[in-house]
Amino acid sequence: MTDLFSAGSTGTIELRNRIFMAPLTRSRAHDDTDIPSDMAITYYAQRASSGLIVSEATQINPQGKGYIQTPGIYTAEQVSKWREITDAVHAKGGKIVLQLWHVGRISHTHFQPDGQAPLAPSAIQPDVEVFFDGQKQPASTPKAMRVEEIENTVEDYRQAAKNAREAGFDGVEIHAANGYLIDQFLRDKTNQREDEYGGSVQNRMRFLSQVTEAVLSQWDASQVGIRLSPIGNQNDIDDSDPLGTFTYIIERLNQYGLAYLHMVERFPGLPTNNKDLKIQAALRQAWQGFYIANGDYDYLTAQNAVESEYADAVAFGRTYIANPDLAERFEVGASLNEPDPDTFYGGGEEGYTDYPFMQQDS
Ligand SMILES: C=C(C(=O)O)c1ccccc1
Repeated sequence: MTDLFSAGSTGTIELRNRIFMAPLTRSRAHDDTDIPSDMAITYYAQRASSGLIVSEATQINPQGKGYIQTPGIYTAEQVSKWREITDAVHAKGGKIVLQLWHVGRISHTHFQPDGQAPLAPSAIQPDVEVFFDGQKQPASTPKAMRVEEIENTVEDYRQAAKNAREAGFDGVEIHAANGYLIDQFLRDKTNQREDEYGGSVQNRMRFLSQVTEAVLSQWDASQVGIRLSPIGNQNDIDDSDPLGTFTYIIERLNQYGLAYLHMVERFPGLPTNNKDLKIQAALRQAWQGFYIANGDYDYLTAQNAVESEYADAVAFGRTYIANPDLAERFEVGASLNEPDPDTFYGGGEEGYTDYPFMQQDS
């Protein structure tokens, strides 16, 4: 019977265990260049005993940025620093994939080249605040992307996927969750286009399909994963029929033979109602490949999810922030460090690379 400590593979990515590190935005990249910090080399290498590290969300182009100090994968200097990170993870026997990100409308003119409006499928301002210059501001009203801008963005995903290969990653994950650009195209609350990218779910999935095919021009499908959050309402996202929309999307995604589906099943501290649980269960059944479960799992619920074959792996977020040697701690039943929310975003080594390993506890 497979359990959390079983070796295996997702696609052609060999796994030492099923204890994955979820993508975690930490806002510690250099804000002027979007180059990861040198601290990130230590941070990711410390967590290399994970079966698979999914990097923090990484913008594919300058327009894809909506938060302070998040890294990019669109310049040679960014690629070079990510190469140092992947080399350090590989030197410790770890595996790491890059999460390809574009925030879409979850941004502000402050972050945009030449102070332009953020890009989105439709010009609908999100009911969210963004943070910069030490304060929160309402997100800007986005501009509806012209078809040419959509096509250019697809090309930027292709180039970013190519750059990720040059940076030494073991694969890439397409971020299609949590109310960011791709998710904004998928949902009818945020996509009110009347052209071939809007209206029917087939049309609303067109952008994701084109992005997926652009990424697959650079990577074998066995090295490409995707993240979805069908029942999530993060970043003011919503859809009138999440079950119908995501059943279609998942059934289409099955046809690509991707390495995995990484599902955001719930959000920290937010209750999941019975209707959402039923939708989640139906969508789990619709997916035919390797399934990574994510969302407030602990050791026992994660072990049960894998042993029962509900999930093939479980991704841990905040628990991995505080426990670089989480896999070893789970294996020996050691106590866990508590994460410090005050150091989740921004700052330096504190709360980033200074959480103790087990042997440091004794
Ligand atoms: C990339 C994120 C996501 O996927 O939710 C994110 C961004 C900022 C803070 C927390 C999470």
